[in-house]
Amino acid sequence: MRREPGSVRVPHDRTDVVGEQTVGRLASTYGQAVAVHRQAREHWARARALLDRLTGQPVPERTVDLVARLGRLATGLTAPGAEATRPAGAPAPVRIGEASTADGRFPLLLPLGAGHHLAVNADARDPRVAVLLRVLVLRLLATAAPGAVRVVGIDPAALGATFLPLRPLRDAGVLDATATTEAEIGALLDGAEAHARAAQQSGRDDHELLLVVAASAPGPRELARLAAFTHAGPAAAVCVLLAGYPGVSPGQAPPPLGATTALRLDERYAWVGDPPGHPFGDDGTGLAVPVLLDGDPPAQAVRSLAARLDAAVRRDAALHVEDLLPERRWTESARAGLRTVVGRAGREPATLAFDDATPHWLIGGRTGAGKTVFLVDVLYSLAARYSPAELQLWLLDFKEGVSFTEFVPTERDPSFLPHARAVGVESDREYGLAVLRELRRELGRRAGLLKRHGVTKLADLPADAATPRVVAVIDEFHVLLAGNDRLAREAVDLLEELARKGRSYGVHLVLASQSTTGVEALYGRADTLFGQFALRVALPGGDAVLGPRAAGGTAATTLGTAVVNTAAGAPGADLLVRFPDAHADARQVARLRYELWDAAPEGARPPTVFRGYEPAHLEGDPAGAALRPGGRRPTVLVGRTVDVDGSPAQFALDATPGRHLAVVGTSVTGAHVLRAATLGVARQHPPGEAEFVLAPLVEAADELADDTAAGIKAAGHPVTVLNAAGLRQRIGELAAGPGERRTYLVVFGTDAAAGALGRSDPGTFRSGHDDLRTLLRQGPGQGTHLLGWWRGLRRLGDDLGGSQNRDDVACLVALNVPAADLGLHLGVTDLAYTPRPDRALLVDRHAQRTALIVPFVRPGHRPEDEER
Ligand SMILES: Nc1ncnc2c1ncn2[C@@H]1O[C@H](COP(=O)(O)OP(=O)(O)OP(=O)(O)O)[C@@H](O)[C@H]1O
Repeated sequence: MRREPGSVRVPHDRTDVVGEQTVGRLASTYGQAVAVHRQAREHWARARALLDRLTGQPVPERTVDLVARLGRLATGLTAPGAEATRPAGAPAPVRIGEASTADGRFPLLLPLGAGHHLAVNADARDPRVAVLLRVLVLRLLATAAPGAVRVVGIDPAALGATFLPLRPLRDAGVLDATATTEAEIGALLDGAEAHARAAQQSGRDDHELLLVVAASAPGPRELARLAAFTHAGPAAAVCVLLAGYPGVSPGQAPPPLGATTALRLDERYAWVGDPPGHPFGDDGTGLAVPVLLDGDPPAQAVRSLAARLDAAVRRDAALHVEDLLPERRWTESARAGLRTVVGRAGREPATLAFDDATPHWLIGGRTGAGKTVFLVDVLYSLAARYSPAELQLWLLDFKEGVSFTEFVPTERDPSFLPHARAVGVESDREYGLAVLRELRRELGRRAGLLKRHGVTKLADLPADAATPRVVAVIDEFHVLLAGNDRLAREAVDLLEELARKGRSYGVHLVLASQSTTGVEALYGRADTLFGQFALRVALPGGDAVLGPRAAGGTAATTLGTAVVNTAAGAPGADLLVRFPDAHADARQVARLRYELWDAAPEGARPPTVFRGYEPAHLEGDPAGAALRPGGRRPTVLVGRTVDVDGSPAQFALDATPGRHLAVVGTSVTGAHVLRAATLGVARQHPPGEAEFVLAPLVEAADELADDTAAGIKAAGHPVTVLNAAGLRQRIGELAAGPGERRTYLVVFGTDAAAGALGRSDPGTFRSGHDDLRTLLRQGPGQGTHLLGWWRGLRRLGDDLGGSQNRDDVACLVALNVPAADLGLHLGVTDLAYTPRPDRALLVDRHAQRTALIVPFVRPGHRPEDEER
């Protein structure tokens, strides 16, 4: 070891009391001392020159002055605010104690961060090491800007005791829970590696620094991973403090460390090795003087630092939707994929992509965990980057609420997101299926397009054939797959196909749910489906999307945070992301929506919207408004189909036998449907061209029948109102031959005419049912149609005269009729229909078509309020 000049003493001459030998030994010792002294003077000379350069002032000759000067320099380097003058990317000088020379002491600073690390030979079970680590953590935090350093601790030997006095830093969110078990340490290293990758990719030298403090050495595998950080260079933004290194592990050499200052403790002192790149001397032996380590930071200092960081981090942490947006709108190309900022990982923007590597996203989180807010953040952030020519959105929500309402025009707010093609709010499962079918058709169209251009990927299309990428979001998708019925199975098939082919065709899926496991329709298929969803987002309570995990894995626990994993949940690819609360930023968000709406190309159409809670009315319905005289044949309009475009639910009253309408079910909605159907037909005839024969046979429909009569009269057509007996007679007349003009028999409560129809005519011996069946077959050819409301299927079957006559009324609107009975009536085995208020099944037997519809009711009527 080298000697400090001040520590070398020249012995007194004592030749009078010692013999020859002793004199010789002394002479040689003296000689050595002089040599060392000379060497030391050279060191000093170099140190002085260095100090001279550093301070720009002449360096004093006397070592006492020099020591004092070193002290002042160190104090200056570590003073509050000094970090501001440090060049970016330079390590922080952190004080560990005082170097002790015969001429005094000076503070000893070691470089940490920016690729510089530290190892101590003892672990934190030696109290001096525990103190040293706490001192280093605290000083490094104190010299860095708030939020610039995050600390994680490893302590398998002392089970985290080392970090207990730093508890206030944990509460301030600067220090994570200490990892003590193998699984926890593994997860911590996974996170650190993800941090390093993100930092390296960011290419910035002021990336948040992750301080990994190992208070005791972990097992060999983990130690090797820790050691790897010391070789990773400054770009990884990780700093390792490793205690208990190299340790004694028989038969196994410890992994070598790079860029690390080694500290060795003996009984009293610490001896400091050469810092990487800046040796104390050129013999590689480190600092020649011992160092007295500083004492434990006072609890008050820890508390006040924590309070300062907490306040600053909170201030900095306030994240807004604006922070996700690009400087300029609509400047990015979606050709190779979509990339967008979704929040922050540490202080860094967190960017996620829809591309070849992560074509689809799976999002999990318990109710209230912020799924909707996260999705809304993502959608605005995407919509601000990509123009509607680059990006099209399909948004589907199955829960009660207002998730995507803000993207569609309303009476109060006409703005909309011009990228939105279709939006479903409180969607029915059938609507979901319709959307998936439409998306599959879109895949087909794209496949054709790619084929025509001889390419296999969207990205390879020529510019003039470019087509927007589609992002289809399905919130609460487990509702779509609920149960294990035909609908759920078809939905899974479609999702699988979309996920598989979507990657090449630029169709990306985002599935969000509170429960991604235990979905019955996915049994045995979840892996195939979710295997395509490389990007996982786990909000609080949504860890299941990350797959089975060892305890201690990263988890999002606070609202506004999510663990993002771009490798289908594989350990080591987790990133903890904070995202803003789009609901809290409602004004900002509305401003952005208006801005994008304004920028939309001329004539941009608003999205088609399905609002599951909204009843349908003939009044105000575009298809209803389009009805006018002069068509080839009248159509019966009974509601809106539950499909992507909300297309009209209608069928033609042509001359084919059986072109009649039967509305079936006890629900009084039946009378409403009949009213709308009749008024719609009346609009398609010039005044006086058709006659309407109304039979209000049940009290529940009287008022609606009156209303219908008034409407027909207003359209200029004659109206006859009959009771059951009159109806029976009229049916007899019409069965015998056509009326003077087109005739519509409109019967409210046809089942109530059963008695009258059952009676036979004394002259012809024909029953009313015989006449009815004749009329059903021959009437359409003669311009006569029956529009009736039956309150039960059995009565309808009886009136038709058995299942062989099913086709005599080809058009059915089934309301609250059990699916099994309906299936039986129609001769269909697995009819998928769940009766519910405000929905009906439209069946056109001739076209063999069924569709779920929202039936027309008179404005003001709410089917869900009906007494059942
Ligand atoms: N980043 C955030 N910061 C603060 N609060 C948030 C954040 N994200 C969401 N919240 C709040 O959490 C609440 C629930 O959010 P959100 O509606 O998105 O949850 P959800 O998971 O969709 O719930 P649900 O499934 O019940 O609809 C909201 O009140 C919202 O303001």
